[in-house]
Parts: sequence; C-alpha cells; structure tokens
Amino acid sequence: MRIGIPKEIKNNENRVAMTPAGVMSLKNAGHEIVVEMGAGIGSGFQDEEYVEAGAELVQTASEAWSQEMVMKVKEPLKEEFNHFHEGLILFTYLHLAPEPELTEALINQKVVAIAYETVQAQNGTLPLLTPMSEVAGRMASQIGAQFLEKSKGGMGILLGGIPGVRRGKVTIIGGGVVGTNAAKIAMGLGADVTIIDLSPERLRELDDIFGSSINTIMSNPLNIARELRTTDLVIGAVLIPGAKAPKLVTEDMVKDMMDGSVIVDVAIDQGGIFETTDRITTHDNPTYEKHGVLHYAVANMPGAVPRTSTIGLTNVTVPYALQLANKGYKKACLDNEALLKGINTLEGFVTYKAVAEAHNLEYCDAHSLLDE
Ligand SMILES: NC(=O)C1=CN([C@@H]2O[C@H](COP(=O)(O)OP(=O)(O)OC[C@H]3O[C@@H](n4cnc5c(N)ncnc54)[C@H](O)[C@@H]3O)[C@@H](O)[C@H]2O)C=CC1
Ligand SMILES: CC(=O)C(=O)O
Repeated sequence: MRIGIPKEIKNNENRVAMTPAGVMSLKNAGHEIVVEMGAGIGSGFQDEEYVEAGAELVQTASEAWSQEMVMKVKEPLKEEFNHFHEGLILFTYLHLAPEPELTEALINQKVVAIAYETVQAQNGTLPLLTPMSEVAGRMASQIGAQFLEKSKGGMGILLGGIPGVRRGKVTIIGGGVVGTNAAKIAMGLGADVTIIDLSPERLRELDDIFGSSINTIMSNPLNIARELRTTDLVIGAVLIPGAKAPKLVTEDMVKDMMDGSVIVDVAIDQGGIFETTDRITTHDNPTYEKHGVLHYAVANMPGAVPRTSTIGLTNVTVPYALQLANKGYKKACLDNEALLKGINTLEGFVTYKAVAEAHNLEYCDAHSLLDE
C-alpha cells in the first residue's frame, strides 16, 4: 500500500504521524511511504533520516495526500478538506462530535475515516489515545502551575506552598488516563489533589494507586460545585468515547470560583466540560479570562512537546497501520474489533453512533457495510 504523511498545519502542531523508525517498519513489510518535505522537522527528524529509512520525499501536501492511506496527527483543518477523495483511508485523530463541517466533508467525499481516539480494545481502553492523554495529563498540572503565577494572570500561588503557607488545591474531574497523569504531577509539585469521577470502580482503583495522598469524590453537580469554590486549579479530563463532552461545570459554578483561579480543560478536543470553555485556544494565545477565572483550552497540548509525543504516538499507531496496509482496511477491520470501532465514516455514512447522535445524522453499522 502507498501511505502518505503530510506535514501538520495546525497552530504550533510540531508532531508528525510517523518517525523514521515507523517508516522503516512499514517499508520492511513491503509498503511505500511518501513523506512531505519538512514534515518531521518540528519533532527533530530530518528529511534525510526519512530517506534512509526508505521513504520517498515529496514537495507538496497534495502529493502526500494523494496516496491510498494518509496518516496524520490532528483532525484535518478546512484548508485540508480539498485533499479528500473517494476511498481515501484517513487514519488520524478526528474528534468528529464537535466538528460538523469536518464530518460533512468526510461523508460527502466518501472517506474511510478511522479515528485514533475511538480504536478501542476489548477491555474498553483506547490504545491510540492513551500516550497523548499521558502527555496532556502531565502537561495540564505543569501548565496550571505556571498560569497560577501572578505575571501569567493567576492569583499568584505556588502549588506546593511552603512551610507555614497552605498548599494549592487541584481538582481533577475525570480520573482516567489524563486525570491519573495530571494527579501524579500535581502530587509531585506538592499540591492537595482531589479526583472526581463517576465510576465507583475507577475511584476504588485510584484509591488503591494513590492511597491517602489524594481525595476521591463521586461526580455529581453538588460535589463539583462545592469542590470548585475552594479550588485553585481545576483540570477537565472526562471522556465518553466518541461523544461530545458533557458540560459538567456550569457557568454559575465558574462564577463561584476564586478570582485568579485556573481552568485547564483538556477535554476541549471533544467540546470541553465547562460551559465557559466555549472556544478552542492555541499555543500562541492559550488563555482567556472569564468571571475572573483564567481558562486554558488548547486542543493539541502534546504538540508543544513534539519529540516525546511523536515517538509515543508512533509506538502505538504502527502495529495498527501495519494491519491496515497488510490486509487492506476491510479485512483488517473485520479481523480486529478494536480497529472496526475506529471507523467513524465509511461509504458516505457515519459509522460511529455517538458521532451520528451529536450531528443528528443517520447511523450505519460499519460491520454490515464491510460485509456487503
Ligand atoms: N487537549 C488535548 O491536547 C488532549 C485532550 N485529550 C482528551 O482528554 C480527554 C480525557 O481523555 P482520557 O483521560 O484518555 O479518557 P479516559 O477514558 O481514560 O478517562 C475518562 C474518565 O472520565 C470519567 N467520566 C465519565 N463521565 C464522567 C462524569 N460525568 N464525571 C466524572 N468523570 C466522568 C470516566 O469514568 C473516566 O475515568 C478526552 O477528551 C481526550 O480526547 C487527550 C489528549 C490530548
Ligand atoms: C488526542 C489529540 O487530539 C491530540 O493529542 O492532539
């Protein structure tokens, strides 16, 4: 199969879909990899390294996009929609639930759109989301700590406190991969950490992992409102796979937060869990202030640490890319239920229920389309 790797064009998106090591694995399996010149530079991978690994370099995005399968990192931006063509296999993060225009473009062009974030293993885990959630979770506490500094717009507190001065309070809503990683770093900084989750089993697991070093609390509107009144940094880390994020924090709850406190809404890529994170911010201009609270809502946080992120992402995507390329997407998805769950659009239909529901579109089962 011929596989294209275009350069990412989102604001400060320095990741690339494939390292030279990944290219070599696919090349050794008999596939042709076409890499847009300079695609790896932001992650510290030179064009020559791709050539040595067996890739063909091309000058334009159009050439990289005109292959049978395209692998990317971020969901395509409007400027990229004109590259879509019927039957193209697009393997990337998509986050379609909050993206009606992208969903429509993929349907209209009959793209086989396989979303990294909905590839789901039998045990419910999301293997192609996990490494980026690990990165974003760890970054969320670092970033929150920074924006609590006075010069950055925060209330001017040190999360770890000092002897004689209270520690900062961090509340994490959603105790999955992002939440757990955010907790590790916040604890490392010396903060007083609380995790709120809806799943009693998950709260139990968190209690087993962290013991009495953190507080665990059941998710409900009353508990969230009460915790946020005394929180310095709140991190949004809830996910319902494929679906628009639930707005768990109302505008009134935000109004009740302390002036100079900070929100980091990591779940913004699925629409965000705060009523007040009504826009996506960028690494260039990452925050805005509303009701005295600083809001950070960058949808490609791992793009800021591209070297770590690109290697982490390629580690997990290559085995799936090999299945798609070796068997063709139909057989690969029929053989592997996890990959099948990744298909979000196929033959002009939405094939992921939560996405169809988000846009009020007809849902069609991917398995039955592949079986025809
Ligand atoms: N902004 C960015 O750059 C990045 C964003 N993300 C996003 O972060 C979000 C979280 O991802 P993961 O941690 O990997 O998901 P996950 O599936 O590991 O964890 C989600 C957690 O939310 C909990 N949850 C569900 N409903 C809840 C509710 N009503 N109240 C409280 N908790 C609830 C679940 O029980 C689960 O523990 C996703 O939207 C993901 O796409 C991930 C990486 C980068
Ligand atoms: C998960 C995602 O969208 C990202 O890493 O940018």
